[in-house]
Amino acid sequence: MSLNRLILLSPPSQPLLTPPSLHLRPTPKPKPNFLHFNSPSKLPFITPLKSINSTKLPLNPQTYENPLSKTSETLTKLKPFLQSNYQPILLGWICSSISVFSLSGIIPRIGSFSSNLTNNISLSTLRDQGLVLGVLVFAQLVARYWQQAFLWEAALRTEYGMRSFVFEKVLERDLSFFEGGNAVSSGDIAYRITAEASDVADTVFALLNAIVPSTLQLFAMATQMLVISPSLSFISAMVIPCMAFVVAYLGERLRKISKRAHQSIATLASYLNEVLPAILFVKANNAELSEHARFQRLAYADYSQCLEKKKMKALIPQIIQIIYFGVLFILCVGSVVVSHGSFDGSSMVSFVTSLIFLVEPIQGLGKAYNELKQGEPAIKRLFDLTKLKSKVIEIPDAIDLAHVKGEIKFCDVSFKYADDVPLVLDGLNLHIRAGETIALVGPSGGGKTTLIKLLLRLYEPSSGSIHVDNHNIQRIRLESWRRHIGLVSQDTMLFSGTVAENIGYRDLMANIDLGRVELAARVANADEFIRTLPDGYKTQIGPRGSLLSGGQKQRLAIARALYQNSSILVLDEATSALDSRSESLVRQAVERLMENHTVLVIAHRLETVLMADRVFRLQDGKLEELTRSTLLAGHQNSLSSTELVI
Ligand SMILES: Nc1ncnc2c1ncn2[C@@H]1O[C@H](COP(=O)(O)OP(=O)(O)OP(=O)(O)O)[C@@H](O)[C@H]1O
Repeated sequence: MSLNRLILLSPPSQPLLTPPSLHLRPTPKPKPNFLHFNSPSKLPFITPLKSINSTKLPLNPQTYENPLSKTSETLTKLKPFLQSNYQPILLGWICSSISVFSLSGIIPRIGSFSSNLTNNISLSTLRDQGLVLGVLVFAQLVARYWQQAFLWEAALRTEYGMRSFVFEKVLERDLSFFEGGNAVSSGDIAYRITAEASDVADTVFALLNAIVPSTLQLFAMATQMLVISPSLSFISAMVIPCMAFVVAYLGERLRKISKRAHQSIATLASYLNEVLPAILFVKANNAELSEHARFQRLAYADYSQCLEKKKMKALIPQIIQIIYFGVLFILCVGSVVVSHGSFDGSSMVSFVTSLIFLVEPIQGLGKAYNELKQGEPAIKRLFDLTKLKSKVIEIPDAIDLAHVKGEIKFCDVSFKYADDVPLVLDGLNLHIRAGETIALVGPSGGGKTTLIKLLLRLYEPSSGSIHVDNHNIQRIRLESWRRHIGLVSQDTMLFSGTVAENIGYRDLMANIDLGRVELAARVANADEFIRTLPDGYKTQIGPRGSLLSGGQKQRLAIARALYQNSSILVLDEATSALDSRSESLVRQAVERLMENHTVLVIAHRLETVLMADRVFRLQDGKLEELTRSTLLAGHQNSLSSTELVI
């Protein structure tokens, strides 16, 4: 495995195996039109959704999930984020109180105003009453607007806070979280932090809007109704438990459907995240058709889940409406019977208006419950990313190393990736003197990259220890230790941004020293080509440095390592061949990089190996030092024929 996988690529959360029919296809067949299908059966590679599970995090559908405990778990997770946004929440609730207060003033006035219109009341009185009513309506509208604006602010700030918190935790996670059989794919993580976090904002808004505004309005309207007619109010109240029961039942079903919908869209996102960066390979292998089929399979699964979810979301309000209008009808009939003409037209207008405004908060509460149920899986999946303790931990009294000379000792280091797999490194001992260059060679899968991962403390040894300048690296603060190591990985990791930003990557948060950037680029033989770019050091190099050639990328990566000025350098030599001019430019750059540094190079070329002071073969978890005569036996230009590397 090359070092680039440490940083960017992680295996998909589920192997996106090509359906058997694709493997078996011997020759290209006429392209079927996948776009036109009427039913799932017409789609070629539809698998039941059960088989699609985007996450490897523990998700056991068989386990009984208590809806109430789920809800309280969700609320507990939200609590700190809501607490930190108490200001807009309070302001929103104050505005909602003003809105409800205005509404309570409007309702009796509507009743009396409407009856006054029919009675012979003087115009000036009518005008005064109309004016007061108008002011109250205006106040209610303005307060309502600010209520929504403040509560949305709180909801979106919560979403922002959660995203930022979750991403921080994701960055802190062990490397094992991103690679290996149980890894969570980068697409899945991206989906959770983007789309699912947005769902959380909707949930939070619905909750905040329900807790105070809807409850206040409900009580205010109920009080109005009680004052006008207790008996009619009693009949109206019977609708509430009925609705609550239905909403609770349907809400729970919605939560389950939402959970599956989130998983299916996350799988789709993972797939796209994996296949699009490999578009060159897809095209070179004429795999557009098979990739399209894979996409369709996943997209169809997502379509089915989303449709189910949307149908459920559409159904819930309709059922509430049916119940509500059914009860309203009973109420109207009942009012005729119960009132016996005991209240006048104006009271009737006020009562019905109160009733209409009572529906809104009831629906709001129902909606909030549904949003909560729908948001629960999103919140859970988001927080799942923050769970589990890191295995690479910093001890409380870890030290900061201002400088290191670069003497490294591996003492009896053994390592395996999991309990049930064989050792990758087996009691390995290696002493690298400060300023020395060590080349590591050996067969693919021999453990070279693993050794580097241990040196960077991306994993902890299963046994044994690693020392730098006689300090056990486990006693050094992680940030401090990694600052002293420069890494040039096999597939150079470049990011969207300018050339200068990529070279000065370590200072992105501070000020990038342009003088040092140019110096590093000159030493790395990169200055010449950078100056030919449209904007020189300010040229945007595109996603993953797609603007640059392979050799240019390598020199940029070397310049970055030089800029970092670390005492220890780790160089995973690129296996891809460059043309002879690029090759010699890169080689010169590597040679300069090796000066005055302790260097550990995973070498794939004989010339690089010959630059090293000592050479070790890593095979079957053991290290063996190679003499020059072994290396030069046969005078091959490449190490592959000496079986030192593959
Ligand atoms: N994250 C991981 N989880 C489980 N096993 C892993 C993981 N990474 C590597 N391995 C296994 O560990 C062994 C050593 O892998 P490593 O990447 O260190 O080899 P390497 O010598 O660097 O190979 P190459 O020269 O091909 O890059 C291999 O058998 C590999 O399958």
